[in-house]
Amino acid sequence: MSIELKNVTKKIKKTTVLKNVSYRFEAGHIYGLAGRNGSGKTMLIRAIAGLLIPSLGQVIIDGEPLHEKIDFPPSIGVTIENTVFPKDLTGLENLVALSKIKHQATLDDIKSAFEKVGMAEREWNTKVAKYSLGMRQKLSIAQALFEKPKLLLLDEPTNGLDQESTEKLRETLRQEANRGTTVILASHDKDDLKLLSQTVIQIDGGAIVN
Ligand SMILES: Nc1ncnc2c1ncn2[C@@H]1O[C@H](COP(=O)(O)OP(=O)(O)OP(=O)(O)O)[C@@H](O)[C@H]1O
Repeated sequence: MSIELKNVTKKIKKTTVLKNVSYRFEAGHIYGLAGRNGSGKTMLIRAIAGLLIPSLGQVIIDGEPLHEKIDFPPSIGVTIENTVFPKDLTGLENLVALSKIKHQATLDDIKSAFEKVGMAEREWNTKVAKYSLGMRQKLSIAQALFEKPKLLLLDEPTNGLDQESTEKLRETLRQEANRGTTVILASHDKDDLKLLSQTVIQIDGGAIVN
């Protein structure tokens, strides 16, 4: 999926959180968004996800302008901030419930997503109430992956993951990109940017500065 931002500006009250951002993201490529706290990485992800309407400019997904022809990218997996999962359900039950909304994913797709993030069967069969930070993070990424999206937007994906899980996730994201998915991740982790991202986009003050 290709994404083009044309002069995207977003003002919230008096703050300009995105400042004249123009960029073209190509299919099958991994992009890392870097920048200090509050620089605008999450806002950029939200704009691409269709969750934020620009004050000026356009986000164009495979040639279709967001908020004009389409409201959201048609095939998207996203993790933003703390996704809330009902705690009395297991990880598996949560994704099964979500899969009933679009009817696109099978039980095998869901299990495969858990495997891709390194979650064991006994973990996906545990209630979310008992999840550690890392397990919640893996569930959130499995949720982004299970419908095999053509666009993956991930905010701090390796946050809270141990070294082995981090490496497993990076390998998964490389494979997703190899099958044509556009991967855009915001990260403070040097290795996410250096080892995983094929292009690093530096954000400062709501603008792309490289
Ligand atoms: N609801 C809001 N109303 C007004 N300004 C906001 C709102 N949410 C965030 N901001 C501001 O938008 C700017 C960009 O925030 P954003 O969350 O995109 O930063 P970030 O680069 O993702 O930071 P971090 O590395 O801490 O996650 C910040 O100045 C922040 O204070």
